[in-house]
Amino acid sequence: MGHSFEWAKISSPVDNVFFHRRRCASYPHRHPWRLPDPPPAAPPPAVEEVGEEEEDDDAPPLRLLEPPQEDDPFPPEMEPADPDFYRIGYARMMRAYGIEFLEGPDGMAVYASRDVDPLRRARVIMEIPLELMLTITQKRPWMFFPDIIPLGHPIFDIIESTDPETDWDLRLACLLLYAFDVEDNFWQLYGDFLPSVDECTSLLLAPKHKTIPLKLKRLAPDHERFLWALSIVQSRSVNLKLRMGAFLQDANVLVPYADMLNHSPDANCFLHWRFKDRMVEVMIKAGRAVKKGDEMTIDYMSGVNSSFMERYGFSSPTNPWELINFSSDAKIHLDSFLSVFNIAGLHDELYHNAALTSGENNFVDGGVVAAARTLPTWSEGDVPAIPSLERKSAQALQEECHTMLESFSTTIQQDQEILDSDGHIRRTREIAIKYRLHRKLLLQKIIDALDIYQDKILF
Ligand SMILES: C[S@@+](CC[C@H](N)C(=O)[O-])C[C@H]1O[C@@H](n2cnc3c(N)ncnc32)[C@H](O)[C@@H]1O
Repeated sequence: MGHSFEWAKISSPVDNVFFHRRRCASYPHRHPWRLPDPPPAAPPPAVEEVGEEEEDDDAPPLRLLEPPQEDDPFPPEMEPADPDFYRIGYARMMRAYGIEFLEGPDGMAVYASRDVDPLRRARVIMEIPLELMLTITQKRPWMFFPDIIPLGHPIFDIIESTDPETDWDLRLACLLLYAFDVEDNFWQLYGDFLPSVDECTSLLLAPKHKTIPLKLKRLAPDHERFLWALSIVQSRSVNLKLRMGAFLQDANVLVPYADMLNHSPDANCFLHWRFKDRMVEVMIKAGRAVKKGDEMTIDYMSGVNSSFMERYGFSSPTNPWELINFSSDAKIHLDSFLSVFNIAGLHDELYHNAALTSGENNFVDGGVVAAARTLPTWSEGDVPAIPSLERKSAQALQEECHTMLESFSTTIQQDQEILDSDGHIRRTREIAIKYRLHRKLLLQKIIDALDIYQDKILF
């Protein structure tokens, strides 16, 4: 765990409630140890429905858990993780059952604090009410939950001036920075669970020249603070579908506590929107046994490609979708490229056909298969490739790869040296550097594969 943190049990002057917090050295918050007062009565949320179709398949009937009752605060078979921990003075609390939040090898993570027998139906381990989240819709009309920004605030101009297609994160980052600025906002308290600047894996991958919008200067006085907010959003937000009246809206959401769940391809949990009382619930999958000390995980990747991995800042050997997004119009002939490297299969299931390889061929490996998947290609029936045109396209794609390689702040060799150096390297930093290195190695592999392709197609 990073040196800048320590766990502390602190007495709240408000109602003598105890809670654990992590002191964050980089951004001490202004509300030292005071708990926020309850917010004024919240306007009725306009959300009607949220949910990812995929999760809904898995989802239990909505009646699985009734809203909290005064005399029956927890489902009978579960024990609260640490109920006082969540008494933050808001009208509704976050509640958790049978879990604890601890720093693990991949940063903050959620662990089971007791055994759970497999059940026929999914079971709730966390409930987070809408009013504790930060939410912004991805398209107009912009909607925020909770609606903390006063009408006419300059942040609206920033949000208005962003591109709805590409700046989703910037808008949520504005909201996060604003929440830190509002006196006694819940996020100031929760800020202690967020990685600090020197722990942010995706900060290492942040674009070099992303500038702070002028109107944000007060909320993010320095560039580092601005990039920190962006990278928190990148690595911790989720996309949910909201139905507002008749409109179905995609929204970016920061869900406190659930955002500490790490990824696993074999996740034991999933997120589910409980429509009737506007709670995000984290559930253990039906039929899954959990042992005390097991890590609780969700699958970040189901149905998505590498951009997902890009935003979360780590690479996974089980990710079959490592992709590079090319912007040029150049394309190479799919069949010719595949045949040069003895790659077979349908586009989504490409594999290297080692049986066809004659002689020594150490070059072809998973990286070349990934290159075949990610390169823009064309194929028109039996129309063959024209070598001179193919060569031109291959060169254009190589140039784009070179540009992408140059945009990193370090070289492949430098990353390798950081990883090989004897000095102590923080685990989260190591993950981010490995990810950055893997991206560069893939780009280099594509450049080299295109060299070989040009050689072979010409003769
Ligand atoms: C939603 S957050 C989870 C909480 C995170 N551990 C933290 O401390 O902020 C996602 C981030 O956790 C880390 N992470 C999650 N799953 C991981 C995994 N399977 N391997 C490595 N890092 C992981 C990555 O840094 C990622 O950007």
